[in-house]
Formats: sequence, structure tokens, C-alpha cells
Amino acid sequence: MLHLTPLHIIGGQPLRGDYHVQPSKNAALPIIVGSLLSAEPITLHGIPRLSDIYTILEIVAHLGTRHAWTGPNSLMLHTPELTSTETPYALVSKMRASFIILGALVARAGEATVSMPGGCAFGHRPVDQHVKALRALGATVKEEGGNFQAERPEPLQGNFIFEMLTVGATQNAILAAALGEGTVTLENASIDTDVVDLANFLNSLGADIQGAGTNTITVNGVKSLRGGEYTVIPDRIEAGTIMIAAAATRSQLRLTNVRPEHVRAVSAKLSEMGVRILETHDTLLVDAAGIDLKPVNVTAQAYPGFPTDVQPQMSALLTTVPGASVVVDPVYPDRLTHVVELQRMGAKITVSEHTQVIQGATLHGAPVKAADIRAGAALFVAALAAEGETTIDGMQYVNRGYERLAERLRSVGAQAHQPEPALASAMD
Ligand SMILES: CC(=O)N[C@H]1[C@@H](OP(=O)(O)OP(=O)(O)OC[C@H]2O[C@@H](n3ccc(=O)[nH]c3=O)[C@H](O)[C@@H]2O)O[C@H](CO)[C@@H](O)[C@@H]1O
Ligand SMILES: C=C(OP(=O)(O)O)C(=O)O
Repeated sequence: MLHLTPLHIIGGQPLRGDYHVQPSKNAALPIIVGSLLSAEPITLHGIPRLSDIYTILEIVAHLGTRHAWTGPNSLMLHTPELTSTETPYALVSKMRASFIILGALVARAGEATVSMPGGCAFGHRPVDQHVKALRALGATVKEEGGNFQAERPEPLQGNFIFEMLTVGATQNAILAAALGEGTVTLENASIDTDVVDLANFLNSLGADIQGAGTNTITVNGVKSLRGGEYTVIPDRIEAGTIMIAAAATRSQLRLTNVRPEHVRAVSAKLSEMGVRILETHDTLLVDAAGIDLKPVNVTAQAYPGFPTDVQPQMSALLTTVPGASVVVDPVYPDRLTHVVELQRMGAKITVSEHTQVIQGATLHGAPVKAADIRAGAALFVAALAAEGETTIDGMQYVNRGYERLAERLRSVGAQAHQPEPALASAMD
């Protein structure tokens, strides 16, 4: 991964004005993979210009997809035929989300070889549910030499009950079953917004996926998918991050291009702390100006619970709130790489048995380093609230998830500066 220059933030200034939320990274990635199911051209709007998007485009290009940017966030994709059914380690290891290529290739080609996804800074991320689901629905999946090889002799059919709520495995099973005229029922399926957006996208091309957004999804395989045009949902994780940044700087800030119903768990927690939240159908006003915030306890859960992808940022906010807060993340119990870096900034956090106990303190600027995407987000939230200057290294991780971060933070009054162009614009 390319190393980027650090982000410099001089903290202690309130944010103000309107922050336009980017399109969703985690919804866009599986939708780009889903485009492999159609031989006709597809135009997608709402694709954020992020390094993860460039990585998935590299992977689908290897499989035969041609693409062209047709607007700042619009992309044309076309896969007239697959040129390979294998995704090599060098590409897959860059990004865990690429594992759902397995389901897409099984659907379109009846076979796939995908390398085992790489490890992750915040712990073990198994793929057993992806494999069990495909096997239960009639595919053979072999694990050999660090690769998973899947074959689908007949169209997938049958029933699978997930052992836990998993976004990626639900998406993988939907993709694998979408083509081929069998009927598949998925129980205890994830109801995450990114599962719903994938199903809506595939249905817009002629797929027959019923029940996305509930725990039981039925996929009636169809012969083929046509081309089409689709707009990806706004990024609820970026929205949650910026809502928290507004609270941490005790600001009044309006978020535009947001689906308030997608961030309700974050809104509820901020309201419990005393932040005023005002919703319209696509904006959110976050008002923490002049408010003495109260400490809270937070437990991350699958959607619609409090998102694990916002847990580190929430922990950063709580380091600024007088009193004791407790944070646990049963989804990823080791998602804690932000802790030691926040401590450099004066945060009072102790960790015992995967539980963060946080005492409010005054943060000060310091040199810090992000080890993963949302730990980096926690660091820029803390930096915005801290007295003095913070330099955040490891921006290649942060840039996976936040488009033109310094520029967009500056647009709402932050003093943020990253000396070199971000990776996304360097690759345009
Ligand atoms: C690209 C993308 O969209 N990534 C998101 C997606 O990841 P991802 O889809 O990988 O996460 P999952 O929803 O699958 O993981 C949820 C839980 O299930 C467990 N599990 C998952 C699969 C499996 O086969 N076995 C298993 O045990 C995981 O360890 C975790 O505890 O959802 C996560 C949970 O909201 C987010 O943190 C990630 O940002
Ligand atoms: C962890 C994340 O992404 P990934 O699942 O791709 O690692 C994230 O977006 O917070």
C-alpha cells in the first residue's frame, strides 16, 4: 500500500456550515462486484473516489470488466465476457471485501478461484459462513494452497441459516444464487443497508431477490441480467463519523446527502449524551454547541445496532466527555488500535477484557499513527477536538474510507492540511 503524507490538524475550532456526505464505500464495493453478473453495460452513480474503489476496479478489470468514469462519482462498467475466473492473491490480499467475488463468479461462470482474504489490523475475520452457505446451497468449495475453489454443477438451491449476522456472507450467497433458475432461502440474513442496496441494484437489472432488509431473503435465480443505471446510497459510516466530529468539537453542523434512518443508532447515542439532533428526509442537524455532554455506555452490534465501524470514533468522542463511559465491540472485540494513539493525545482509556473504560480529559495535539481505517477516523475526530496540532500518519488507511478528507474538513471550518495530493486524485 502506497504510503501517504500525514494529515495535519490544528484542533479546538468549532465546525460550521454544511457537510455533504460522500456515497457509501461499503455499498459501492459489492455493487461493483455485482456488475460482473451482467454482460451488458451498467452505469453507477454515487461511487466515491477512494483507494478501495480503485482496488476493486483493478480486480474486476483482471476478470474482464472495462470501466470508464463518466462523471465525478459516476462509473460505466461493462463485462461482455469473463476473461478469467481466478483472482490472484496480490489483488485479493489488498482488500477483504473482494471475497464476495467468489459468489459473483460462481453465478456468472459456474466456477471461481479466490485467494483467502488477508488478515486485518483489528483481528481475525473468518469466512466460514461464506463457505458453509455456498456448500449448503449445492456448490463444492475446496480450500487448497491458500485459495478457495468453488464450482456449481447445478443452479444453487435450498436453504441456509447463518450462524450469525454477516454482511459479506449474506452478499456472497445472494450473488451466487442470483443467476441460474434455482430458489434459495437465506435465514438469519443480515439486514444491513449494504445488503439491501446490493439486492435493489441486482433487482433493477432483472434479478428476483425478495425480503432484503428482513432476516429471510429468497433468491429466485434468473437466466440473465440486463444492463442498467443505479445510484448507490450515501455513506452512513462517514455520516456517523462527522456527526461525532461535530459533537467532539461542540459544534452545530448540518449534514446533507444523508439517510437519517440509516444512522439512527448513532443519533440515539448522541441524543442520550445531550446532543440535539434534528432530521429532515435527507439532512441532519447536529447541535452540541454550548452543551455539557454526558458520558454513555456503548455496545457495537450488527445493523441496525451501533456500528462497529463507528466504535473507534465514538470512543474518541467519549475521551472528551467528563465522567466514565464504557465501550465494548463484540463484533470485532480487538478493534482497539486507536487506544494507544489516543493515549498519546492525553486520553484516559483503560482496556480490560476487550472493554474500554474511558474517563473524560482534555486532549492535546501529538504525532499519532493510524493502523486501520476507522482508527484513523478516531484520530482525526480527536485531533479536531484537541488543543494544538496533531499529525496523523498512516493516511493510506484513512483514505480507504474518506474522500478528499482535508479539503472537506476545511469546507466546514477545520484547520486541516495534507501536504501531497490524496491517493484517489493522484490515480484519476
Ligand atoms: C467492505 C465492508 O462492507 N466491510 C464491512 C462488513 O465486513 P464483513 O462483511 O467482512 O463483516 P461481517 O458482517 O461478515 O462480520 C460480522 C461478524 O461476523 C463474523 N463472521 C463473518 C463471516 C464469517 O464467515 N464468519 C464470521 O464469524 C465476523 O468475525 C464478525 O464478528 O461488515 C462489517 C460489520 O458491520 C464492517 O465492519 C465492515 O466495514
Ligand atoms: C473495516 C472496514 O472495511 P473492510 O471490511 O473492507 O476492512 C470499514 O469500512 O470500516
